[in-house]
Amino acid sequence: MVAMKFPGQRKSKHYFPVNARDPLLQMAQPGDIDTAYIVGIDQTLVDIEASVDASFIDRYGLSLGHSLVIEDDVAEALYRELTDKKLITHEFAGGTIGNTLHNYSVLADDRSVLLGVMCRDVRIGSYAYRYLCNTSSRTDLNYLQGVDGPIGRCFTLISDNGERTFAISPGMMNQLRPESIPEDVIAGASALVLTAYLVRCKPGEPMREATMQAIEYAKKHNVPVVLTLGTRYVIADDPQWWRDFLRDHISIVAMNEEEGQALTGFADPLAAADKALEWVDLVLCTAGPVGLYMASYTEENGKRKTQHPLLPGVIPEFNLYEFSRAMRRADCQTPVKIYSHIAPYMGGPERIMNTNGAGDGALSALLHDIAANGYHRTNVPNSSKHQRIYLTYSSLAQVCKYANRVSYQVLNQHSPRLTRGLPEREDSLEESYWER
Ligand SMILES: Nc1ncnc2c1ncn2[C@@H]1O[C@H](COP(=O)(O)OP(=O)(O)OP(=O)(O)O)[C@@H](O)[C@H]1O
Ligand SMILES: O=c1[nH]cnc2c1ncn2[C@@H]1O[C@H](CO)[C@@H](O)[C@H]1O
Repeated sequence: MVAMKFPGQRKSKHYFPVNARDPLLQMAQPGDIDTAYIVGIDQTLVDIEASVDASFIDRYGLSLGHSLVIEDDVAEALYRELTDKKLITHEFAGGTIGNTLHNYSVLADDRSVLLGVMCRDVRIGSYAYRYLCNTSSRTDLNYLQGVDGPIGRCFTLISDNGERTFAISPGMMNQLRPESIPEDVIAGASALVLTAYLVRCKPGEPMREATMQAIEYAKKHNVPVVLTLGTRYVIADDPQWWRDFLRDHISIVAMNEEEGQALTGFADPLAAADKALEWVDLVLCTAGPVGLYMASYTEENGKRKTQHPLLPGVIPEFNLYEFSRAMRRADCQTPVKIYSHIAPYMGGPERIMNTNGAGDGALSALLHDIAANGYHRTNVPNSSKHQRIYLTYSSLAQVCKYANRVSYQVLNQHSPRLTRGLPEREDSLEESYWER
């Protein structure tokens, strides 16, 4: 068994001394090493990207910046117009969670498990075929449920101003049944990852029940459930329903500042992240050119002061304890809230290819840190790192740094799926940070 790649070998300034390699981990025999992985559910989709003008969005009854589900006849007309006018520029495997798991597997060089549907008979060259070809070989697709019909298509329509509108032609993507959720796979995972899009299906489609089944297994086995919020419109449809959903089922929420506002009413990403801590244990809130915020809990006795300058915000000096590791509130005796922020890596790319998936990239970095913690805990249970039950391997400040680095990598390429991991020479994120 090969050991998973740890999230950056951040030797310098790594708050928790992992100098050299963990000697206990080195002593373990190869066969002894238990692996850690992430499991997720997605609507299996290919992204069909095209550049269109504003009238196109109107003509098909779409709404700018929104992700809307369209009927088959609309999808056929839309697809025909895109093909006739040769407007399609790219076709990729997509889906928020598919992207996130793929990126996790590329970063960790380790296993993730994708649950969803796949055509039982895959024709070479079909969309299903392309989906499979464009997914990391480290993403385990053995648990997909076969269907007799097409996977979904996500028309990703880019307007002149760079705004992106999704039109979803669902095909069979919502046909995942509760029986297709393997309890043992959920039980053994470091986290279960879901998207708000999963509950958006027609009456009679089983995806929502399948999702609830997975949540039930995760709760039973104490596996943290992670939710990424999709787009602000999905949340704005019924914010109170989502707040209750978070409170009842979710440990970790990932959102951008618009989704954060729809959820909490606060436009300020720090205020939104703070508010969301009422319902969940850990928040990742990306904020485009402002960078990203994280918020969580830690044990009062174990909190660690930052060595970075203290930052102003709606919560003054909010980053005071950002060198602490995140914990679930229920695992703290005396919980204290911790917050961190980071500006875009190196100020952001010189030229942004495409912001599609930058937020999902940040989430895959967070998942990598969480899985690394699970991996370390199983293999070195007596390590001082596990005297308390932490959620993350690294401090909040380090996770922010890593998440931001991965977003930058996604912004620098066209597809939301990473084609390769971070450069090997990034032994220390610190150095590469200032090299430019
Ligand atoms: N214009 C920008 N300049 C610099 N960095 C950016 C810019 N836009 C995004 N980023 C970086 O990418 C991260 C995520 O971006 P953003 O908040 O746009 O995600 P998102 O809206 O969730 O994206 P998606 O939904 O497509 O995954 C930010 O935290 C930041 O690090
Ligand atoms: O309804 C949906 N379900 C699942 N994924 C979606 C949906 N709409 C858009 N995306 C996905 O979001 C990614 C960028 O974050 C895109 O790759 C797109 O496939």
